[in-house]
Amino acid sequence: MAGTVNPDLQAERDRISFEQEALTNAIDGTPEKTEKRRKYANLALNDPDFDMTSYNFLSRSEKYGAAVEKTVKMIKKIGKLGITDPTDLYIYRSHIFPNESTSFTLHADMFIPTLMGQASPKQQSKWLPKALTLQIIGTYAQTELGHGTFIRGLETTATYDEKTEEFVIHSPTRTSLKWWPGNLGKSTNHAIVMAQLIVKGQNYGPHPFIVQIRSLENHMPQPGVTLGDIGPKFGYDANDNGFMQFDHVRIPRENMLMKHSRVEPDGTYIKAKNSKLTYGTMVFVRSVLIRDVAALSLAQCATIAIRYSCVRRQSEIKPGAGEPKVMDYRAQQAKLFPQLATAYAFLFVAQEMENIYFSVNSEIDRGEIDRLPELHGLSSALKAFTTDWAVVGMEICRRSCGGHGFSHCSGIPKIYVNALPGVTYEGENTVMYLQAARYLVKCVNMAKRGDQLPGSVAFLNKKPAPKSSITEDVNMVDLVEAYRARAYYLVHMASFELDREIKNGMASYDAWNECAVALVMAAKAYGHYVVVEAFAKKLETLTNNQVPASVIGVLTLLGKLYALHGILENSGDFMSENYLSKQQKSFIYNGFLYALKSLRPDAVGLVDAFEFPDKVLDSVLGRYDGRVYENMLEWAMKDELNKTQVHESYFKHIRPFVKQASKL
Ligand SMILES: CCCCCCCC/C=C\CCCCCCCCCCC/C=C/C(=O)SCCNC(=O)CCNC(=O)[C@H](O)C(C)(C)COP(=O)(O)OP(=O)(O)OC[C@H]1O[C@@H](n2cnc3c(N)ncnc32)[C@H](O)[C@@H]1OP(=O)(O)O
Ligand SMILES: Cc1cc2nc3c(=O)[nH]c(=O)nc-3n(C[C@H](O)[C@H](O)[C@H](O)COP(=O)(O)OP(=O)(O)OC[C@H]3O[C@@H](n4cnc5c(N)ncnc54)[C@H](O)[C@@H]3O)c2cc1C
Repeated sequence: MAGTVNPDLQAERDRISFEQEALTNAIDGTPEKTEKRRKYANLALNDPDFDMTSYNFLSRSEKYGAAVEKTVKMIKKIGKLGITDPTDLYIYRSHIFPNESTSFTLHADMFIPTLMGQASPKQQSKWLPKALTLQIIGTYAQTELGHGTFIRGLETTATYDEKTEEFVIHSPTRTSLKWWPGNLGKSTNHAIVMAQLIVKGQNYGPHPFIVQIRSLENHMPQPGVTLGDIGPKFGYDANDNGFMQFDHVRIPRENMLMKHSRVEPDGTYIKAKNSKLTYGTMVFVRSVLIRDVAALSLAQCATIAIRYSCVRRQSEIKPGAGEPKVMDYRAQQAKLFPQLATAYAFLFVAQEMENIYFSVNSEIDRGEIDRLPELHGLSSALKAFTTDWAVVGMEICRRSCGGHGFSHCSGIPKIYVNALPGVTYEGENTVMYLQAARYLVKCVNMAKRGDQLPGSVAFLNKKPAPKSSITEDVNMVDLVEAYRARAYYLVHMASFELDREIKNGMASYDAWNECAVALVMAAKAYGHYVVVEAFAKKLETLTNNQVPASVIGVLTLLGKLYALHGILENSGDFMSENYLSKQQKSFIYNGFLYALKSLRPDAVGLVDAFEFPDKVLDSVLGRYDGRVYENMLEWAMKDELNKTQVHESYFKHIRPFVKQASKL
């Protein structure tokens, strides 16, 4: 029956044990934030102008075209509606482009943030109004064919010509072609170009420059600029990731973004307080990705897989007793509930990262840069840790949907391929772990000197107890302490290995490479500890804010499940040096099973609380009404192959072949 909810799913909703609205508020941050999200989501969802052909049935070129059309419509609407706040804009946009790129994604997420973070006030007053009103549309062009990770190895040059007070932007080699920048291939007319600054023959390293790359009249490349799309990718179809080559393109001196460092007309170079301030946009995006790519993508996949698992019936538990919902198989719960708990954990740690980002950023704006290393270390570790686990979790959700998980009708492939590059862009994850480790090792040395370490690394100041105090009745405090101990020991171990190699005569750079395995393990353990601790802190805050006990109860179970699952998956770490005894390991295992069992009745409520609209999930399996089977055929019939009963290739190839074969 159309319009009614599948009774199997309704039964799940009828037995939820907690106050769902209060949980939704906790996920959003506050009731006011929930209200705001719903307001801007509904503005997008209820607008018939954005009801377009399903993304799944379009070719790449059609996807690109549809994205351009929708983007322009969206921009006009934003103007009409007067939406200006970045968060409101983001909510509105992500309900029009769920798990897709707009044609102006890089403009909004990197070009404008770079102008805000890297341009001087005078430059901002020139460029920002144009960028905000889309008179110019930009991208962030840093990566080259030959170098993405090693920014100091970029080959594009910006050579200062004092006579004309211009920079000459040039791509001296094939490997210096800019390669990958989003929306560069077809959409944008300006770019922030990261290039080696050369003044009076001296190279001052990579700096950002704003360059017009296409005509504002006919969109043709500017003289000296060669442009194109880099071709099909693993996903990200609607995004025209592009390439760009410069042949001695001249730009005015004022087009170097000069908030942190400057070149005076006479060629005098004034350096930044910290040269890494130039990398600020990356730190911003890394901080944002934790929520917007890692947490939300995983939460969406968990929603789909859990709802579907409550509709799907298969096999038997008790012989002859009928087919149960697949959600009732303990093995299915063991796959999906940790993903659900991880999504919650990542959402909570993202809230903490957001607070730290804004607080350090305002310090930086006041000229105080002391906390920049912590911001970089923490955002690098969390970006890598959360995107790594999110894509693993999404794949588990996909498999949990059986065969239908492989179909685009599940919605999971689209979410997955949109999130997947998050492990590579904005800093390849191994590289990011190593950046975090670099900071952690420094912190160990500072702690040894007696310095008090800040925020997320303060744990290195105090040696943990040699044995865990986990008991049969596992609690969050002991779990956090276990993660703290693991991070402490792994960071110290990596630091010890490094010191040992250096003492044995190895050059520090070789020692770093030799110890990379230990260093990556240390950074992962740090990220894991920060996430578990953030969950515990969130529980504390919610308790202090008198959030209903039912919500605290179910979230505590989820928090424990997240932490227990992580211990079971990494038990070698936790059991080394007998930190955790065999008996304690059995407490962990039992606690995990108990949490699975206890969470089962609330599984659907816990995913419903995310409030992902059907249009965002774009999933037949994860529909709110659970009417999966009624809609699968209708969905499949949209495929081009089903537009005709007999495909033209039959007449072209099969029929002549069969006719000929039958004559033999
Ligand atoms: C925050 C929450 C806000 C919420 C607001 C809501 C509003 C919503 C608005 C917008 C929503 C946006 C939604 C986002 C959706 C995402 C879509 C994004 C699309 C992304 C498309 C992709 C773009 C890209 O990929 S751009 C290219 C990115 N490239 C990279 O990341 C390259 C990686 N490489 C590097 O970063 C570096 O080269 C390096 C770190 C690997 C090494 O650098 P190097 O110069 O070699 O430095 P090194 O010698 O190793 O180190 C020297 C010292 O500098 C320190 N350091 C390095 N980097 C930094 C840094 N960034 N900051 C500070 N310090 C740094 C390093 O640790 C060393 O320190 P030491 O003390 O000497 O040891
Ligand atoms: C979808 C997508 C969108 C993108 N959008 C943009 C964009 O808009 N603008 C832009 O400028 N760029 C963009 N990029 C590029 C992206 O930022 C880079 O691909 C990324 O930073 C990784 O760099 P790389 O490709 O050079 O990888 P590489 O560095 O070549 O990595 C290859 C391997 O080498 C390893 N490795 C490299 N260095 C080290 C090291 N020091 N220690 C240990 N291991 C190492 C890595 O871990 C990895 O396993 C995008 C990429 C993708 C996939």
